[in-house]
Amino acid sequence: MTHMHIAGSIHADAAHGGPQWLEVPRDLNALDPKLWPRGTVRDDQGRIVVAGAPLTDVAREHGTPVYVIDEEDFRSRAREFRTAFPTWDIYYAGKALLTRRVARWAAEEGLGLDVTTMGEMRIALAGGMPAARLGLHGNNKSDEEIRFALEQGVGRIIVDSFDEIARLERACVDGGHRARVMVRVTTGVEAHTHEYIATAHEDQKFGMSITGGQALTALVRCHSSQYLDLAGIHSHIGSQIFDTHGFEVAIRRTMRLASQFRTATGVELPELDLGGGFGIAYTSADTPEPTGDIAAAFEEMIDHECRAFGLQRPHLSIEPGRAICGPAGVAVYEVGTVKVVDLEGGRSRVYISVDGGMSDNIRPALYAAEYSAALANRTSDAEPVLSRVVGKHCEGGDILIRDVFLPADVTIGDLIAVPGSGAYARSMASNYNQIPKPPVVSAKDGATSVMLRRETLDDLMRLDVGE
Ligand SMILES: Cc1ncc(COP(=O)(O)O)c(C=O)c1O
Ligand SMILES: N[C@@H](CCCC[NH3+])C(=O)O
Repeated sequence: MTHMHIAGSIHADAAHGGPQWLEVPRDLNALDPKLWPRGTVRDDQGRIVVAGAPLTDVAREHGTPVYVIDEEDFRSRAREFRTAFPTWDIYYAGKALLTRRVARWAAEEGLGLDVTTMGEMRIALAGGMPAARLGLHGNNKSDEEIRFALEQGVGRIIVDSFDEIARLERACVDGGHRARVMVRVTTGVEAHTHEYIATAHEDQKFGMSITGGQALTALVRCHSSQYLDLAGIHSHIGSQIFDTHGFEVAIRRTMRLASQFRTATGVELPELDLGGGFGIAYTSADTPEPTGDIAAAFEEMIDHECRAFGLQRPHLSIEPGRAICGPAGVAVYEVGTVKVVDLEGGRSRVYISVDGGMSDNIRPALYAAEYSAALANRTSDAEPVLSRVVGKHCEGGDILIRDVFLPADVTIGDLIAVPGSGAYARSMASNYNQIPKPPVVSAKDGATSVMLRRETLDDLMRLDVGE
């Protein structure tokens, strides 16, 4: 979408995502290709069509709100990682979006899966992902989760604390298992992203500190254990990152740690995992780097640090989640009410209430995450007006899109489509205000198929077992 900067552009509230100029799009009917699943178009009736499926038909068949995942888009992004990082292992981060079908797609595209809980392990395995291609994360894995992972033969367990190392060893003794482990470290990198999704600085719950020495101690501890096979170091610096500089620092610090480990033990670590975090475009202002460029930069950094520390190149892996499923997903809502609120200076804002909200996408409320939106059931030549897309929850902060220009004639019954909704929306959904969670359907060649059905009020009523 091309933008022009016009007088009267709204200066978004600095408290919500930092100062920025919101630009009025020249053409509200145009679909910026970097935001939508590949091949998304408007048909001759003006309807948005994802993977050959008009969103009006999706809404009619499955109701709203609904999450639509373009299967081929997901697969193509998975393949892109495979191609860009041919010698690396790619673990799709299931926390972003996981269903059995999604696990199958990942498996078929040659990916592994990063899982964090019993639930994620069970879904991944049920979807056909081989246990050997699972990596189990978590800063507080339960004994049950550890035991299950060992029994299933999960490929690697990423240990996050000394308590967990001891607990894992006990589980190995009890069950007669060995475990392949990586040590999750904090590199002290200040990743340029929202503080809640940055995970490499020292003062937070994940990992063991390189600076504080715990990371090296944990590596040596795992290396000397008779029950654990130490694969290497794991670093995840955060999520929705555009700038590779943070990764560069993380690579340098993890390689230095690997060299310290060699000095301490005489052994080189065979593997290094750099986690996920690759950012996607949520609005036209976002500019993610092509996967191939990221891969080239990573390769160069790894080569450089291997030379600097005289280390052999380790076997490498990454864990992209959002970058694979995020752009493949579109959320579709129906408009229920439209309200105009007068602002200072003679301006006004249109509040468009849709039939979902913070229960199906908490990201705007949690991280001040920004999204874009388009009218999905028709085109419009009405003038662009500053709009706020809000949900139906009993909460003033139930805002899906804080500032977006939409046509002035948006009205009850229209469909609003929100691109970039494949990751961390449905997977972080809640039942706030007793709202059943929306379904997730996959779309391919014009056909849609439910992979996660809509929750019903009966589902919620059945949970309530008291008087
Ligand atoms: C350990 C780990 N790996 C991978 C990911 C996936 O991150 P993203 O979806 O940003 O690629 C996460 C989430 O941030 C994570 O915690
Ligand atoms: N859930 C976050 C990303 C971090 C989760 C993974 N550790 C988001 O929506 O952006």
